[in-house]
Amino acid sequence: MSANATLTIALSKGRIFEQILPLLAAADIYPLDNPDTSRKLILPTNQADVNLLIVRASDVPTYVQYGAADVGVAGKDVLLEHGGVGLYEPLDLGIARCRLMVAGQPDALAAAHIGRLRVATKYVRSAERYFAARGQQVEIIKLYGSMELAPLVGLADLIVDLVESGNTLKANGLVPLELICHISSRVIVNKAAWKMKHNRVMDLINILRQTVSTDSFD
Ligand SMILES: Nc1ncnc2c1ncn2[C@@H]1O[C@H](COP(=O)(O)OP(=O)(O)OP(=O)(O)O)[C@@H](O)[C@H]1O
Ligand SMILES: O=P(O)(O)OC[C@H]1O[C@H](OP(=O)(O)OP(=O)(O)O)[C@H](O)[C@@H]1O
Repeated sequence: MSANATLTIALSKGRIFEQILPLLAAADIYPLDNPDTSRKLILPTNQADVNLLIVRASDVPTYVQYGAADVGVAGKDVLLEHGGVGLYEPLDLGIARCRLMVAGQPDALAAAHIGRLRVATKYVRSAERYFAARGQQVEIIKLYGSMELAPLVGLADLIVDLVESGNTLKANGLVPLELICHISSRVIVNKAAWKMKHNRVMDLINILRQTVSTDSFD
């Protein structure tokens, strides 16, 4: 847990940072630096006792689990991979919405009976769980990005990746095949901070909750 006087919030830059800004503004929190132009990784805010940590999206739960940040915002995809140890997940912000899907070339599933399928993905745990639940034996190949390339060069038959507009799949001649789950970003809280900084954390969560529920009626 970060020092008692401060509230430290871990975020990733890019879409989560952009989409959380108006929600933080509703809680009267304004970063004093822009992570796109600043090299700073600890961003001060207009509130002297609130800091933002800028970390990789997939590292947000780790910072919160170990108490380096009290609170974080992370995609459900990332939380499913992390497993949620040491964290509470009290609020779905409904931002950075997309779907975790199985995708491949249009005929990929027709080849399924021929042998054990190879599946390339960054989302190893979710993919393993999905195929195991269907009783399908697959070989999972861990990648860190550009999953769409794998079926094009014979590295894998299928991919498990995030899909929003479908444009990335389409640009690479791939199609969405099966939905694994819907994804959105969640507020996560370190378990010790939940107890020790309960009022501060709850004040923030209550404002965020109110703001996202109001937004959804716009
Ligand atoms: N195309 C998309 N549309 C909407 N939401 C998305 C999309 N891609 C990812 N997301 C969501 O936004 C989160 C952050 O995505 P972002 O692209 O910033 O990080 P990343 O590149 O996936 O992670 P890392 O930097 O750790 O590899 C993801 O975890 C997911 O929940
Ligand atoms: O269906 P679409 O609207 O095309 O979005 C899907 C793409 O978005 C994500 O990548 P992102 O844009 O985050 O790039 P990154 O993986 O390099 O971060 C995801 O990994 C897909 O490649």
